Amino acid sequence: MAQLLSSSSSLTIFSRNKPYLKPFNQCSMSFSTSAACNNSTYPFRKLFLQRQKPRKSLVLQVSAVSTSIETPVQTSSGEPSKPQRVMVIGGDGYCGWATALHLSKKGYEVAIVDNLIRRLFDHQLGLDSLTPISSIQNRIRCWKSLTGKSIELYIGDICDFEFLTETFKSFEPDAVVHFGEQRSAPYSMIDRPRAVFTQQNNVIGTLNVLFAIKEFREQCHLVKLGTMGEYGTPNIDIEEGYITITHNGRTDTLPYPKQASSFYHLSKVHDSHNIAFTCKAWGIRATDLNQGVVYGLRTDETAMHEELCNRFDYDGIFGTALNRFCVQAAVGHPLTVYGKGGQTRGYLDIRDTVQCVELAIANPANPGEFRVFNQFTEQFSVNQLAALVTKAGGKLGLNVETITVPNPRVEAEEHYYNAKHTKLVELGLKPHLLSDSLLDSLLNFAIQYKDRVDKKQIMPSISWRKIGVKPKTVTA
Ligand SMILES: O=c1ccn([C@@H]2O[C@H](COP(=O)(O)OP(=O)(O)O[C@H]3O[C@H](CS(=O)(=O)O)[C@@H](O)[C@H](O)[C@H]3O)[C@@H](O)[C@H]2O)c(=O)[nH]1
Repeated sequence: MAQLLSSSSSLTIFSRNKPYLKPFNQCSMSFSTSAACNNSTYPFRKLFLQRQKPRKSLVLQVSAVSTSIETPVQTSSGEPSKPQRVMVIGGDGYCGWATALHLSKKGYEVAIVDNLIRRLFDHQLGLDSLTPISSIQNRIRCWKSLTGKSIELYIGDICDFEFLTETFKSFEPDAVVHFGEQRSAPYSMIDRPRAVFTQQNNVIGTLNVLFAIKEFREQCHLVKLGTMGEYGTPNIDIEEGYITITHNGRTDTLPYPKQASSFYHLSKVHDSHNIAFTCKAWGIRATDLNQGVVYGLRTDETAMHEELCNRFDYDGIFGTALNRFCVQAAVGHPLTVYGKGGQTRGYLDIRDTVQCVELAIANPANPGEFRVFNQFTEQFSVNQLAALVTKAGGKLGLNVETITVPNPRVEAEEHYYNAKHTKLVELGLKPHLLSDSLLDSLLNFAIQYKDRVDKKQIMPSISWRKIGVKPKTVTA
């Protein structure tokens, strides 16, 4: 059922009377079970169905470049241990691709599971990464040829439990890193179909992963990408997952209150609740990484070859604040500060994302434990980011201006923000703090690729208040 591509020696596609490209097939299955999505407006799975005809199973031979190197994995205590098998769901995306390579380099046996829908969103919305990116198959072949290390590839949708079952049985993961979600807040606020898709895809996908662990790999550690946005912006300090409260003379440690502010962020809240429950009920071991806003392009591994280059989003839907500001500065577009610009969030370099995930895997949660880490290294307001980019741009001879854009979101624009983030540091995280040199290199990348920038994609076009039930068509 699952499609498996191992760059080591052969490309094997399993199929039992089903279409060989799983997403096209599974969509008809998961689609038909959902009244919410089962209509002609559904933006993506319908497209799958139109495109792919069933094929028989197929095995292709791909020449092996070199043999795999068995590198012992170093735990944080420095003890070598048997290489763990890590399944990276969403391993073709911005954080997932960098993480898959990093773990492979560190000696883990890695499999990427991905339905490639992120690439489809770009096609449907007329967007593109600032950087040219290779197909996932070429990325993996390139990695193999450079390092001798194999990464297995399973193309399919984790919302299809049959597909997920096959991947679990075939790969037998010791840890699952789950990045495989629709991760854009604006995307989830485009229209009703995208809001429904985001929550269905994210919540059901995670639920399926939990069931797969329970059924097939009960010792497997789930490392789930959550978001700092689950907490919102409360007027008190944000703790790491839990808060001890004394109420009417009694004291308890409880999940920290959640106040998410988009259908996307809410999907992560729902995931957290489902994971917490299954840790209690079934003894699942899980770590929820409440990640802040990620910036940056290169990691040691993605910088090794242009075919390994990561994606870099700058548009109003998938681009995030600092990455967007660097591209805006490079092309002479004023920096787009939404509203008053006092919105403060936790930020981290993508090199720290990969480090944090590795630390979580190397130091797993105990059976039944639902562990929450706040994964960011520094806090900035949007105004502070704009000031930093203006200064760094000035040093490169760019004349950077800032405009105030009416805020398309519903969010506090001036607020208290103080979030704890000590647990990953205690495990050994060595943060790459935002520096002049990093901003310099990000701006230089943006300048290098500035001919690829579509300026029409820069201004925000999605309004939290104007979201409607009708599917929004994005015209060219
Ligand atoms: O051109 C822009 C873009 C953003 N913002 C503001 O910057 C803040 C952050 O927005 P963002 O688009 O950089 O990040 P966000 O939508 O929160 O989502 C991103 O960061 C989240 C972490 S966090 O923000 O929830 O901590 C992740 O979960 C998401 O997957 C990722 O897309 C918001 O207040 C937004 O209004 C601007 O002022 N101007």
